[in-house]
Amino acid sequence: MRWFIVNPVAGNGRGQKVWRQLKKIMDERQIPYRVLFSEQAGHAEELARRAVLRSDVKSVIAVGGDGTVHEVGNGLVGSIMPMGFIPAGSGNDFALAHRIPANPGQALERILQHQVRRVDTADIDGKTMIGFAGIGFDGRVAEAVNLSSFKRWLGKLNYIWGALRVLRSFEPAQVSVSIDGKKIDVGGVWLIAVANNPYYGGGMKICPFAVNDDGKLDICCVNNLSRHQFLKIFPTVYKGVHIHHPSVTMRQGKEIIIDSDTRMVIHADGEVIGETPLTVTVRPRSLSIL
Ligand SMILES: Nc1ncnc2c1ncn2[C@@H]1O[C@H](COP(=O)(O)OP(=O)(O)OP(=O)(O)O)[C@@H](O)[C@H]1O
Repeated sequence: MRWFIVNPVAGNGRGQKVWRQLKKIMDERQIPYRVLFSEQAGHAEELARRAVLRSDVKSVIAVGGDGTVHEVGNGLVGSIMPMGFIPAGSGNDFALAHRIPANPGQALERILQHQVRRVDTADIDGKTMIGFAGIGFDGRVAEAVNLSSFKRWLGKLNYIWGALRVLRSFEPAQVSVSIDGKKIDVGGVWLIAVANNPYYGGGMKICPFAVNDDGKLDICCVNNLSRHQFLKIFPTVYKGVHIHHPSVTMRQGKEIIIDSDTRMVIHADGEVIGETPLTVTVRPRSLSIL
C-alpha cells in the first residue's frame, strides 16, 4: 500500500486541491492507498517515521512544497522506504532538481512506476537537509518568508520579497569555515549555501554543478560585497552565472564546520533549523526516492 502525506496548507491550499486530483486517479485505478494530512509543523516527519515501521507500506508520497519534502525526508532518511513527491508548494525546488513534472497526474504516474534511486542527504547537528541549506542572508530570508502573512499570496515571488526585506537590515559577518579539516577565516560573509541539488529559493541555481549522489556537498560562499553589489548579483543566481563574480567562491566537501562572530540563521530546505555554529556532514545515498 502507498501512503500519501499531504500538507493541506502548502502553496496557499494547493496541497488540498492537488490531493483531490490524486484521489480521483487512485480510486479510478483501484490502487490501494492511505492518506494522512499533516496537522501542524513537524507532523509530516512523525507520520513518515510511522510508515517506516510498517511492512505493508510500499512508498511514502509527500504532497506539498519543499518544507513537506524536508519533513517527510527527515522521517525516512536512513531507511529503505522510498519517497515520492507531488509538487503543491510555492517553490518546489526539489521537483525542479529531480525533474518531477508540475502536473500532479504526470508526477503520480512516475511514482507508480516505482523506480527507486538512492540520493545523498546531509546531517546538520541532528537534523537532515534533503536538497539545500543556507546560512546568513538566506537563513534570514527563510525566516522572514515563513513568518510573513503574505507568503500565501506571493508564490515564487516570496523569496524575492523576503530578500528585499532582509537586504535593508542585513549585516555581513566574520566567519570561520572548515572544509574537510582545512580551516579558513572569511570576512564580510553574506551567505554560505550548502547543496546537494543545484536549485533553491524557487529556482535559483545557487550551486549549478551540485550532483545529488556524488557523496559530496557543494558550497557557495558570497562575501565582501556592498549592499548595492549584492543586489546587482542577485538576479544572476537564476542562471547560475554568479559563480564567475570575484566575491563568490565555490567549493566541495564532505564535512563543513561553520562558526561566526554574530548570530547567523540556518535553514534547511527553506525551514529554519537553528543558528551558527553548525556542522554539516554528507550522508551518502541515505534516502530512497522515486
Ligand atoms: N496543517 C498544517 N497547518 C499549518 N502548517 C503546516 C501544516 N502542515 C504542515 N505545515 C507546515 O507548512 C509549512 C510549509 O510547507 P511547504 O514548504 O510544504 O509548502 P510551501 O511553503 O507552500 O512550499 P515551498 O517550501 O516549496 O515554498 C511547513 O513548515 C510545514 O511544517
